[in-house]
Amino acid sequence: MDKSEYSPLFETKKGRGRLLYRLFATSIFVAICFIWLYRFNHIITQEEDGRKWVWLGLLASELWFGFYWILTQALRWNTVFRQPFKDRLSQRYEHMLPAVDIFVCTANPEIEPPIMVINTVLSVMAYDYPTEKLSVYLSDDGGSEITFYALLEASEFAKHWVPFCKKFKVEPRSPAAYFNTIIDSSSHFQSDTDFDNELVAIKKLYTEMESRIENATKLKRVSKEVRLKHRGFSQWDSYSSRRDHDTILQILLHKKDPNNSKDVDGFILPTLVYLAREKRPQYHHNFKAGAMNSLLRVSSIISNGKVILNVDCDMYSNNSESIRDALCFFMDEAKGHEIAFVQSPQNFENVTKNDLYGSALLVISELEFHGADGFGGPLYVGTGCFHKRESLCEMKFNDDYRHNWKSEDDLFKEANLQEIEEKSKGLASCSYEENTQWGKEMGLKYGCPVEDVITGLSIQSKGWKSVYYNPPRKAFLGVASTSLLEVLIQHKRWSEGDFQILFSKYSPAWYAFGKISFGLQMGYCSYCLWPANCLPILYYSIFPSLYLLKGIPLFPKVSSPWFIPFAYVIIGETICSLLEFLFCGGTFKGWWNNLRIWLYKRTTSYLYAFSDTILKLFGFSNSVFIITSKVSEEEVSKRHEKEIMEFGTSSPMFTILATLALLNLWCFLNVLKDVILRGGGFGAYEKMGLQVILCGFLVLINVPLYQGLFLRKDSGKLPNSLAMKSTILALGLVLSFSYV
Ligand SMILES: O=c1ccn([C@@H]2O[C@H](COP(=O)(O)OP(=O)(O)O[C@H]3O[C@H](CO)[C@@H](O)[C@H](O)[C@H]3O)[C@@H](O)[C@H]2O)c(=O)[nH]1
Ligand SMILES: [Mn+2]
Repeated sequence: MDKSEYSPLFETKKGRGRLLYRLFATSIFVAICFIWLYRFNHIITQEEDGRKWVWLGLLASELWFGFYWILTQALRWNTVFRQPFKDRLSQRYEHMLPAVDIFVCTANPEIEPPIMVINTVLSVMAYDYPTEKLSVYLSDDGGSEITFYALLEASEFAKHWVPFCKKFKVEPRSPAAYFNTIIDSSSHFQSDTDFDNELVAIKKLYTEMESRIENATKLKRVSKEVRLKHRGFSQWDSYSSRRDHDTILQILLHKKDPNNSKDVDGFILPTLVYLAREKRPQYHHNFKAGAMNSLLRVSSIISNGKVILNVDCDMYSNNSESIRDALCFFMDEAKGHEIAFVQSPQNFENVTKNDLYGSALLVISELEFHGADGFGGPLYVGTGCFHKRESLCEMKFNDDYRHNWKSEDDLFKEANLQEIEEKSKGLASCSYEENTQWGKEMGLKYGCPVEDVITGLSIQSKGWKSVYYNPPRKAFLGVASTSLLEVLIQHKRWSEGDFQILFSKYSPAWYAFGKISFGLQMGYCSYCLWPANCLPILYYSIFPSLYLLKGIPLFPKVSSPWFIPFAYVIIGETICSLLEFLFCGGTFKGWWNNLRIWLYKRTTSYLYAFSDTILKLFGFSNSVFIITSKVSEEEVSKRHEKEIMEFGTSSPMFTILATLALLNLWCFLNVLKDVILRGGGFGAYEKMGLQVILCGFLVLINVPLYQGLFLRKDSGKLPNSLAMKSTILALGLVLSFSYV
């Protein structure tokens, strides 16, 4: 090809409004410097008044806020947006597209229902991609017969579903999600009778399958007749428990299997494999990272796809062209060779309009990751991510190396399917990894609750780049938690994992220095330092309000020139965060909800993550992976749809939230009492304007919590005992403070 004619497979555009943003950010920075100056300058006078300690605390908090704010700027400074050209890919490479292996992970049939898991599997089997080049692997850490049974059913249903999707180009290709869209839109009554007939038929097949699977799930066992139908079930004969069993591996569909490889139209189906790796009590299984590494090895002898897509079991494919999108990046002649992975955002199906729990991670997905991309690439977030097998299996980046997409050796020259199955089982055994580099230098990293982030970072530190692709039609849709506690626990795991990375061998603060760009280092640090925010935020939610009660000002009074930088930062950042949120597609109320969750995470999840990490550093604690539930009771779902906050149980996390909320309520009511009784308006508080505003803000944002404590009657409210406990704690704090 002539160089001048070269048309790339993707292009990268700079985000709009960058200059304006940079100017604004610079002005905020200047104001922050003035705030620091104010605190430094006034230490002496405070010493005289005996307020030195609280003042130093504020100084430390503000130094931290300023520093942390600087880190977060890296994710806003240099945003980029990607555009792949799939038509060019087809023109040039349609006949030499690489094999793609898709890994789906599941771990617990109770909180990850098998019917949901197979919907994800079916959605990825139906990608718009040559089926003989597609292999789908389901890793089941639950080792569940029911999940296996569901996959077996799916392998039959796929024979109808895959051709149906391709024939009518339906979207999305998760049957459950697709049938839902059909109910939602009236447009399905087309004159196209062919389509209507097939739709009715396939829907019937699906509903029947669904009820069989749900029955088995309810009964927690598979019937004898079903067990006899497939030899795969015999592998459960030696099964003793989820933590103690042999490797169970079954190739359910394969092009080399003459009896079972084609769909109803006679076309080859994607390869489909079930894997429950061996588990033994004496071996640590390393959670999802362990599952992924077993899949990497097993798939290497079954299909050995050069590109790997990994999705969580609740993340169905919502866009049948995603593989082609990703390949545009990998196969681009000029830049493709340096790209190790293509990450899609985590989007969710069940987020309500005003996103009560901030689960949509809107600003992270729509803004911050684009910022990371501008500095060398986004983080790997464990799902919706395409990898080159070679970079995942620890190959160092080499600028001269070009991937040969063409070579495709037949893995099955000699062996037959059963031999391959037997051989693969060995690769998924517990002892296989002993004295190897797996989990260290090979595959996903072990020992961190966010195996994904640390793995992505180590890949980037080897010189690889990554790409963030956020298509208009979302690539994947998952299930977000529908209760506050679940959200807080999930964030505890994430923030704890990220915090551990900071102290790990791969610390973005020092190890990555000189290996990835400085901007990306800052970006990683801003995530890794999430937990450290707990201390200054707690400080800010307690002391200014308590001092308000005592009538002692901690901020400049409204008429002082020092008030200006405080006001500028507060107003500027509030408006900026609101605009950001709206531009990312959120609503005003969503922004307010997001702010509440922002606060709650800082005072609970991050506090727990912070203390657990410190304990772990001294060897006192071990981190676990608490799997997020993907199901909720009907009542809970109903409240979620109405955007009513779900508490429902007692938890120390809730006690902290309630105590803080009540403490602030008490302080604020005192201000009101003064204002009303003394009748002087807020005049007396002129010198404490900011403290009143801060306290008032904390009361206002906690309204749903007060309702949960005292006003609600449904089962999602906070338990009375908790209300008692936190009231006593809050009053205790206030009283003991008043008398010292
Ligand atoms: O021992 C385990 C534990 C979990 N999983 C699977 O890992 C996935 C993620 O677990 P989930 O409980 O849904 O965690 P989330 O917080 O929703 O997951 C986010 O955070 C994780 C890291 O904490 C990443 O691994 C995920 O990809 C990312 O979506 C699920 O498919 C699980 O089935 C396993 O396969 N084995
Ligand atoms: Mn999940």
